[in-house]
Amino acid sequence: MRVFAIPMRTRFRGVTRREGALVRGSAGWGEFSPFPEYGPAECARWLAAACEAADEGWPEPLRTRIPVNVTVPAVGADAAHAITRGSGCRTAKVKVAEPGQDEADDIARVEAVRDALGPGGRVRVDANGAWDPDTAVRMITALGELEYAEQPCATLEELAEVRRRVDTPIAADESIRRAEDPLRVRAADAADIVVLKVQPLGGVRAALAVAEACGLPVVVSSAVETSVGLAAGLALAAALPELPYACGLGTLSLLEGDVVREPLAAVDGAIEVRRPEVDEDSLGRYEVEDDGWLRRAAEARSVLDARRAERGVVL
Ligand SMILES: O=C(O)CCC(=O)c1ccccc1C(=O)O
Ligand SMILES: [Mg+2]
Repeated sequence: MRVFAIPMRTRFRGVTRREGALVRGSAGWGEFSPFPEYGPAECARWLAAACEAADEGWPEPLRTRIPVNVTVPAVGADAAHAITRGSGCRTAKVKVAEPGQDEADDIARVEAVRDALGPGGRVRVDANGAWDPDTAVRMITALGELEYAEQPCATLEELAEVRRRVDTPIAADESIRRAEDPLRVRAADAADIVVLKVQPLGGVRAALAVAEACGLPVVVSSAVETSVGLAAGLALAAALPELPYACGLGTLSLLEGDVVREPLAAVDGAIEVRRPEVDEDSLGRYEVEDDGWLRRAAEARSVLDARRAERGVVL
């Protein structure tokens, strides 16, 4: 197991350094990079995703390129404009409702991004559950034409209410964290679209099963991973029967560096579906002493083994 810590170009989710572990198996490299606040029960699925990558590999791809959005963090309008312009993407996902900022900041950022994209560009926003329903309705209306609004509020009931009150499509992200969640999202009429991430869902196959159970259009997103983790997201996006929206896998630009020689970066708004090898020189720049990752993985492994013994299924 190789432990890495890569500085972020901009603070994201309150994180300034992305840390995690890489494991190598007979099928290739896997990434285990749960966020610091997650305990063993949550980490079990992240570990399952890393083991699938390292030991099994992924289903056959149905496509060779995956269109992606540029991810615009909660930065000022000028920086948001520059990030969007420089990305080459035709779709932008703008972070909104950041603690400590106000509604005028969101409106200015979204306007700057729309201006940078020009005609035919698509803007989606992500509030990470921070709005109450009235604020969500007011802001979604104030922000102008949006492709969709991702997790405007925290609960399914609130999402369903907002969805009834605006014409803008609603996407569920945090509301889908476990295999049972998508059915609840559907039953509650809470979303038009679901956002799926490979590590929190326990691997590419687990995420494909969730997509099938859920029956809604899927946007595959990253958890801000190295190219090792992104390759799994690309494998999921490439294996889905339908892929009507750009994916949130263009996040490598949020990191200062990577662990492969040819990173999975977006070119002309899309990423090639492939699986790069870890490069020792690149990894060497970001490798750090293990400060608890082996133990985190061992604890996650115990939870995973117990679940498999109890339920006889993967997760
Ligand atoms: O979807 C994207 O554009 C990038 C991924 C992203 O935003 C994200 C990355 C890590 C944790 C949470 C989120 C999120 O969508 O809320
Ligand atoms: Mg989100």
